[in-house]
Amino acid sequence: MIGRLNHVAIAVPDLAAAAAQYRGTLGADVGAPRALPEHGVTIVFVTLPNTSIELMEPLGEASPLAGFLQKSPAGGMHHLCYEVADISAAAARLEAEGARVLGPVKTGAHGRPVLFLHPKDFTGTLIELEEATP
Ligand SMILES: CC[C@H](C(=O)O)C(=O)SCCNC(=O)CCNC(=O)[C@H](O)C(C)(C)COP(=O)(O)OP(=O)(O)OC[C@H]1O[C@@H](n2cnc3c(N)ncnc32)[C@H](O)[C@@H]1OP(=O)(O)O
Ligand SMILES: [Co+2]
Repeated sequence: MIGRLNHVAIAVPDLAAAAAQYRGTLGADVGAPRALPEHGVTIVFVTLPNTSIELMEPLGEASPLAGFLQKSPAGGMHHLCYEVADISAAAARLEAEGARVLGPVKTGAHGRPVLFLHPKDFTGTLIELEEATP
C-alpha cells in the first residue's frame, strides 16, 4: 500500500532561522514559506534529490504543533509522509485493521488529499498519507 517517502517533517520554533540554516549551512534548495491556516502551520519545503523535508512552525492558537514544541522546544522530527495511490481505500483498510485515522481526509500542502494516523498505533511515529499517482 505505501509507496514513495514524500517528505519528512520537522517542527521548528523559528521557521525563518531553520530555513536559513538549511539554505546557508546545509546548502539546500529551500522554497518560499507558505501559510496553511487550515492546518495551523507555516511551512517551507526543502527539495532533496530523493525526497523533501517539510520545515513547519505553528500558525495560530490551535496549531497541532503547540503540544509537540512544548515537549521539544528546540524542535524535532514530527512526521513521515508516505504516498498511496488511493487515500480512501487506504483509510478504509487502516480503519478495518483498527488503526486510528485522525480526522477527515483534507487537502495537504501539495494540493492533494492527505490523512494522518495516530503515532501510538505506528511505533510512536506520526504518519501522514498523501494520495499521489504512482
Ligand atoms: C497537511 C498539511 C501539511 C502537509 O504535509 O500536507 C502537514 O503535514 S501539516 C502537519 C500538522 N498537522 C498534524 O500534525 C495533524 C495530525 N496531528 C494530530 O492530530 C495531533 O498532533 C496528534 C493527535 C498527533 C497529537 O496530538 P497532541 O499534540 O494534542 O498530543 P497528545 O498529547 O494528544 O499526544 C498523544 C501522544 O502522542 C504523542 N505525540 C504527539 N505528537 C507526536 C508526533 N508528532 N510524533 C510522535 N508522537 C507524538 C504524544 O507525545 C503523546 O504521547 P504520550 O506518551 O501519551 O505522552
Ligand atoms: Co506533512
